[in-house]
Amino acid sequence: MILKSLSLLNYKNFDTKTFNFNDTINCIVGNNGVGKTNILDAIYHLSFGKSYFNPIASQNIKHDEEFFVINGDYEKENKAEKIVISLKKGQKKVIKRNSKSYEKFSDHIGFLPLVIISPADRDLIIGGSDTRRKFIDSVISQSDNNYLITIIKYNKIVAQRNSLLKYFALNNAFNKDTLEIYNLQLSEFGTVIFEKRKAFLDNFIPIFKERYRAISNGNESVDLHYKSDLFDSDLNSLLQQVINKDKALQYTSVGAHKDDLYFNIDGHPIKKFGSQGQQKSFLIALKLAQFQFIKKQSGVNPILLLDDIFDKLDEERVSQIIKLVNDENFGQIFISDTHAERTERAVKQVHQSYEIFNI
Ligand SMILES: Nc1ncnc2c1ncn2[C@@H]1O[C@H](COP(=O)(O)OP(=O)(O)OP(=O)(O)O)[C@@H](O)[C@H]1O
Repeated sequence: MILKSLSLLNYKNFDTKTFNFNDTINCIVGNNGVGKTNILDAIYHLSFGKSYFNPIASQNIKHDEEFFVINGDYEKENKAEKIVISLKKGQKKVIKRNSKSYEKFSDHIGFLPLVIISPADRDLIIGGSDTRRKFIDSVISQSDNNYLITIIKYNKIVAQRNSLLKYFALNNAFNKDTLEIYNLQLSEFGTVIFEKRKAFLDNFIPIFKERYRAISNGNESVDLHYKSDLFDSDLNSLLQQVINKDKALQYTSVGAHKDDLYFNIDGHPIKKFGSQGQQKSFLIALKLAQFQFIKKQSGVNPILLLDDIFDKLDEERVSQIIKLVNDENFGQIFISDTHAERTERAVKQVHQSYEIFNI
């Protein structure tokens, strides 16, 4: 799958801009703040229908303008595919594939597989557990649309159950039967989510560890553990056990929405004991494993966006990453960097065709 060209209209700092891309490696270089990341974000937008960096859709419209349009012309399985995303202030975002609007955005997810590696990924290490759940969910959803639907349903029921618990507290009331209906639904969807996350991680963790070993040249070992209440017991029993606690807290204290991932380096939490370069290597290994997983599931080479990845890494690690990317037969790659020479030196190692875009 190749993104042949990208046109932006009023997207972030761009008024009108068109890029014709190389099928293999595209390097977007320029000074701080010129819009390199914004170009990668527009490509991300075409795959996921939203920005990776700014979740408030209207803030992606160029200041003082009324709308934005992102147009991507792709080639997928020898067919031309045109994806257009537009947003007008005060209206709903529209995603069109070959001039036809999607009714549900979720139908588009997975059509254009993509993996982004960016400094913002650091949230995966330092942020709350929701960031890590979103990471697992986004990887699984790219190849399993039913999973995404199950997550949406599950989260809706958690919100409804929480509202009910608040209502009980406010009105000094309690209705066991209504609560049990929610418990049963949560249990049904929560178990599906748990089983799918577990199966996914069983496959994912060995790939991740292998990627880290390659990047660090075996200098340190990392680990990733899945933590879930559902390892202890089935969700319905757990919900019944915590009913008094949930009534007091006024929210649902057990379930798949509490799952987390533990990240360790040489047996200690990487958040506290990993250097900046080790943390960055960890995140890149996670994302390269994600790439491999999506590629295997979808049968398509995802687009790879590498935003500012060279910073904080020594030359040896940069060279290992570039080697990994080349050995894996990655598809189309977009790299953003402030140092044109550094980027060119790195991409020259792989002896593939590349194009430099000076912004
Ligand atoms: N809605 C918007 N309208 C206009 N400009 C915007 C909007 N959103 C972001 N920008 C501008 O985009 C620029 C940042 O772009 P971006 O993050 O792509 O830079 P970059 O080239 O990747 O920089 P760096 O090298 O520092 O990472 C900033 O100048 C910011 O003000």
